[in-house]
Amino acid sequence: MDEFVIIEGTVEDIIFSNEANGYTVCDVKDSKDIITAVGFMPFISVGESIKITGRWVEHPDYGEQFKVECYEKLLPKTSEAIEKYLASGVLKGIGPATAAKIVKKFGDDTLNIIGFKPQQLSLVKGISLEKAIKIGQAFNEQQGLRNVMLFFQEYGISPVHSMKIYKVFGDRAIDEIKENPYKLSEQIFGITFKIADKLAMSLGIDPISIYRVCSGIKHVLTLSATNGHTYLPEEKLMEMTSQLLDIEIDQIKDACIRLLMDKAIFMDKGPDGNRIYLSTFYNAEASVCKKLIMLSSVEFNNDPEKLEKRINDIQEEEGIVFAENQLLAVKEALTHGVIIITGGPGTGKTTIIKSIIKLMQSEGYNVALTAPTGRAAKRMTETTGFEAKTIHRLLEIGYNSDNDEMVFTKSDANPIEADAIIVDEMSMVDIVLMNSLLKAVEPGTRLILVGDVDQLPSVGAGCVLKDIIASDMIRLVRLTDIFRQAEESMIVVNAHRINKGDMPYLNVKGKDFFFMPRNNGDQIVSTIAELCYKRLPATYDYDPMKQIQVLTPTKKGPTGVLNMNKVLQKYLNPEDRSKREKAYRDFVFREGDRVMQIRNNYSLRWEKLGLFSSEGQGVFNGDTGIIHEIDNDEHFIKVIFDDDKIVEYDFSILDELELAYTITIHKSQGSEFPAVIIPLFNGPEILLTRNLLYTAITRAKDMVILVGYESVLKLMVNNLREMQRFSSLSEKLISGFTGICL
Ligand SMILES: Nc1ncnc2c1ncn2[C@@H]1O[C@H](COP(=O)(O)OP(=O)(O)OP(=O)(O)O)[C@@H](O)[C@H]1O
Repeated sequence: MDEFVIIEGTVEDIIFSNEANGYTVCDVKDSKDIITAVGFMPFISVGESIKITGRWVEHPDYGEQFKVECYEKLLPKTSEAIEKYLASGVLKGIGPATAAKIVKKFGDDTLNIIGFKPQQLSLVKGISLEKAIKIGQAFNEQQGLRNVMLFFQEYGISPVHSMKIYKVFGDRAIDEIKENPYKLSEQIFGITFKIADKLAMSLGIDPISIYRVCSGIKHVLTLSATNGHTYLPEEKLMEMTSQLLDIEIDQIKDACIRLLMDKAIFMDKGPDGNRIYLSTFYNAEASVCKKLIMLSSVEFNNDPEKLEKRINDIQEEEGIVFAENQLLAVKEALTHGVIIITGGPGTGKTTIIKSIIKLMQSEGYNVALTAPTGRAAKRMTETTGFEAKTIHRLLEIGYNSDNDEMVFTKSDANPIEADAIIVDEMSMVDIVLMNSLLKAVEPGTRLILVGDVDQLPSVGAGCVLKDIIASDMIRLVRLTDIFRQAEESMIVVNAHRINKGDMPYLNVKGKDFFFMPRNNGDQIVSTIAELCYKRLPATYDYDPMKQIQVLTPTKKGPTGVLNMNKVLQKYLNPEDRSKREKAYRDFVFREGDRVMQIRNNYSLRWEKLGLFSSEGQGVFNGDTGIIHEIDNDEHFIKVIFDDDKIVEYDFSILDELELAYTITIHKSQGSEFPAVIIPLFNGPEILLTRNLLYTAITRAKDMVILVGYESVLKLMVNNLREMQRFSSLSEKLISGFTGICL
């Protein structure tokens, strides 16, 4: 049963197909029998003719099967096969009825006509000339895609990625990639440098080729940026690149010079020696620094008596008396061009924001409120009672399809029209976003930056808030008095304790902060599952789909995102005949699942229905929603996001979606949830840090439940280890940087 056999036949039925990796189970009819073929056969359709090479195997449940080692698509030859092929919907615009009419007219010559003389299709009743040309284009694109897939399949590139490659490079894909395979990792989301490098090596690219070394350097810098660095010390960069490419440091220098000349990277000198930046980050730091200096040099005069009176009015309206620093924050916000207000939970940041808005509005000022993520903006709107937009929306984001990049309508040439801009959750703003924002702020507009500097730094590069504070060059007010008291919330008390390095108070009767000790991973997982699907909904009436969020430090391990999501999906949205599914990688998307977008996609279209229907582009990293519909015929998943945006995901971009019953603490920044559950399990010490725990706990509005090892809780409280970020904004501000921007 183990010799190789070649079979030619027609695909009769597709029993299973995983679009992500091309694994397919189908029935194939050869000259005599119908056989079941199993293996890597991406994008085959019913009616297609295929040539498969493989061997017969015996499956314990399904009996004899043909295990495909390699496959080739053949175009169908006979009229009958062609009609079946076209009727399967393989070409957009042709269904069974049109397929029958076309084949009736052109017979065995049909595919020739579609490929080379598509205009003749308009001779068939119901097909206009325009439609005929479109059918021809679709057919030829498919041929191109097929070639690309066959070529890349040999190098282990998945069909989904081949489709993306074809979308970006079109028919030139194979030639361009043969010349410079590193374009793959630089231009295709999901293809890593390692994959591109492996392909390059198989294609015989020289290990010290300029393409390879340049791409290696950029890859090291890009990877460092995802760890928060805006630059790397030259020596470190050389070392890391040499290790990555397995070549000598001397062999890297030429490529470095080439990149400097091309302005892809930039070098400057710091106290730690030469520093190398990707140009984007150098420019961003340089411009942010210059603009902050410019904006903060503006001072505003206020009538002190009038101001005092208005502040008193506001205190009366709110029924509070401002603490000394709160008062200072309100006054300074009116007088300085730029001010930072920082403080932990319950210190009155929101109260101050509200007061500043009222004060400004009473002066007839126009105030814009903004925050870095959709969820943070939504929360700002809810807590202040005034509309807040995401920074992206405030800057009027658009999309440039030519280079697949976002563009902001608001910039230096078209600044934001506001007397004051208040930015909340500043700790989440990275250097690139800060630069985009500042470009659109003109001198004369007050900039009020509010945040908790002890939260995790931004996901993107830089530590903007910390750096600005460290520079001591911008007016800063620290709110230190805690107003939400212990009787009210143990969450706030414990957050401040943890921030100081003290163990939190656990299980105080009648309070909102609980610890459930568990002794192994399985117990932790099953306790959390039970809390989510049974105990919390039954006792506190929480909706597990919306009000309970599990936050974990890790991706892997029993309490990591991947495993927790699989387990929680089983409990919260189990298999059900009425719910359609889509298998993807090693899990399943199911109608009703809670999901999250995991990268910024500026081109993805959305619509909102209802009285104020609208539409637009852009879905962002961290946006969460529910799968409303899965259509396995039309190949899409429809998600309704928490802000009511409806988005259709083609199966080719499913790598942008993840289940979100559990999310990492990093992804939770800026969000708030009624109940937060945090597993405490062993993991890399670099992740089990104090500010990660602090960030997770401060995400909870009403309840925190820690489940697991007390030893891990102790470790986190005491682990002050924060990854050092290489960023030079603070130094630039101190030195009053006036250098060039590229
Ligand atoms: N000066 C004050 N006197 C009395 N109560 C105050 C004062 N300042 C704030 N509060 C109250 O303290 C509570 C916490 O304030 P607020 O929500 O503004 O803090 P916050 O820093 O935004 O907190 P968080 O970051 O947790 O949202 C609120 O109930 C608020 O009304």
